[in-house]
Formats: sequence, structure tokens, C-alpha cells
Amino acid sequence: RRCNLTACSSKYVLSHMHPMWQEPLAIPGGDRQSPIDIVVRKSLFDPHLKPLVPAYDPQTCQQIWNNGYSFLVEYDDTTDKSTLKGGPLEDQFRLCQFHFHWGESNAWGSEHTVDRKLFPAELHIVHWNAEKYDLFEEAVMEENGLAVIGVFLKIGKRHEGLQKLVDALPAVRHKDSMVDFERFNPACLLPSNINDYWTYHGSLTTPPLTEAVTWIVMKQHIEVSHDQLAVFRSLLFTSAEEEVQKGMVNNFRVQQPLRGRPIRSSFS
Ligand SMILES: NS(=O)(=O)c1cccc(F)c1F
Ligand SMILES: [Zn+2]
Repeated sequence: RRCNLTACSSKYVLSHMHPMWQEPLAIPGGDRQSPIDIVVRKSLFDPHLKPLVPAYDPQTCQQIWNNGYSFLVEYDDTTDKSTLKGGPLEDQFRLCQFHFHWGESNAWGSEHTVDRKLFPAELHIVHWNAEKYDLFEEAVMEENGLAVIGVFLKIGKRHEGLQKLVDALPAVRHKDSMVDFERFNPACLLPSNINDYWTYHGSLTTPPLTEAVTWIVMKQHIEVSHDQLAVFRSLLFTSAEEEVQKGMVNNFRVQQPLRGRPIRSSFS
């Protein structure tokens, strides 16, 4: 049976690709790595999971930059003006950045999958535990240090809130380029229903790959237009000085073993 283009065949896709970075031979701990495939029938409804409470102040938005893996929109995280609490979280977390992962084609690009279903892209909104730690750099080394909201993107109607971001991307085409970016509220990128999510303990999907993340993956996707996603693919992995320019595409990590971890759902 020819499996349609799902995560199983993305291994083929990956085989001839130029990984952004070398997968380390040994990873600290290594039994709580991300991303993973979310097998819906193996997830467990947890009635104690609370509604998620994102409270973002768009005035904390500072800049957008290309770090050579993705483009990041960064927030001032020196105060509790933009926070996330509730859901599976026991503490209050501070918003620090959001970024995306995407493919060279609309057939793949997400890091997580749902019953092997691939999405063309995935949004990650990154927060760190400001009750337990003083800096992101500290929290990223601790197992309860980070909370990342994952949202799947599908190709469909144009996302009006995303357009302001899309229009800024040509200014950060090359690695290490940065521009001011103000008054963007990442809540506009959340799906209408944020009460239905899966949550599990995992890791960063880019170096340092530390096992510090409480993942909160939304069940409901958002829609962006084909043209909007095409602008993501116009970014470059390489800096302006480098001779050979490489298009920033397929910036997702290969999926990692579940190692028996429970995946809880906030919905039955
Ligand atoms: N792809 S990712 O959401 O796991 C991630 C990437 C870079 C820094 C992070 F703090 C982070 F969480
Ligand atoms: Zn990410």
C-alpha cells in the first residue's frame, strides 16, 4: 500500500535534504525529545486540565529577526506584561518569542503530526517559567522551564493578522538580519478554540534540544494563504556575505521516539 505523503514517507524526503544542523549522537537524557507524532487514540483525556490563559500585551513586541533556523518575533520579557498560565501549567510563564517551521512544499513542514498527518507549517509560541527562574537562558536548562504552544497551519484563506508579519519578512531575508517590529499580538495567531489541546513533556526541537518544554499542541489549526506561506520560503538560511544562498525551507526536526510518555488531551 503506497502510503500517501505522511510522516512515514517524509523520511525519504529527509534523506536527500541538507539538515540545518547535525543531529547530535547523544542527547542529554534523550528520552523526552520533540517533535513527536500525536497518536490520538493513545492520548488520555485529563479532566483536571484547565483552560489556557494567554494574556499578551502587544506593546511588549520588540523586533523580528532571522536566526538562520527560522524567523523569530521577540518580546520584552523583563516584566509580567505578556504571560501564559492555566492549562497544564502550575506556574506563570512569560512570552519571549514566536517562530514557525515549514516545508518547501505544502505537503509537509510541521514538526508534530496528528495520526501521521503532516501540515504545511507549525507555529511555536515560546514562554519561560518566570516564577521559578530569572532568565530564559536559565529556564531553558530546566525540565519545568518552558511552555510552547504549537499551532498547525493549513493552506486556505488569507490570514489578515499574519499579513503585517509577512510584509516585514523581506527586511529579514538573510541570516542575522533584524528589524524593529511593534504592536503585534500573537493571540491573533491562535485558533478560535484554544480549549482543545494535547499536552506532553518534551524538548526544544532546535539546539540545545534540552528537555525543558511542556508542549501544548492545539487541536484546531489556523488557515493562511498559499501566497503568505510562499513568502516564508523566500527567506534564506544564509547571511548576506555567503556566496551560496540557501532557501529557508524544511526547517523542521525529524520526529523522535515517544519512549512511553503519556500524551494528555484537554477534550474527550
Ligand atoms: N522549536 S522550539 O519551539 O522547540 C524552540 C526553538 C528555539 C528556542 C526555544 F526556546 C524553543 F522552544
Ligand atoms: Zn519551533
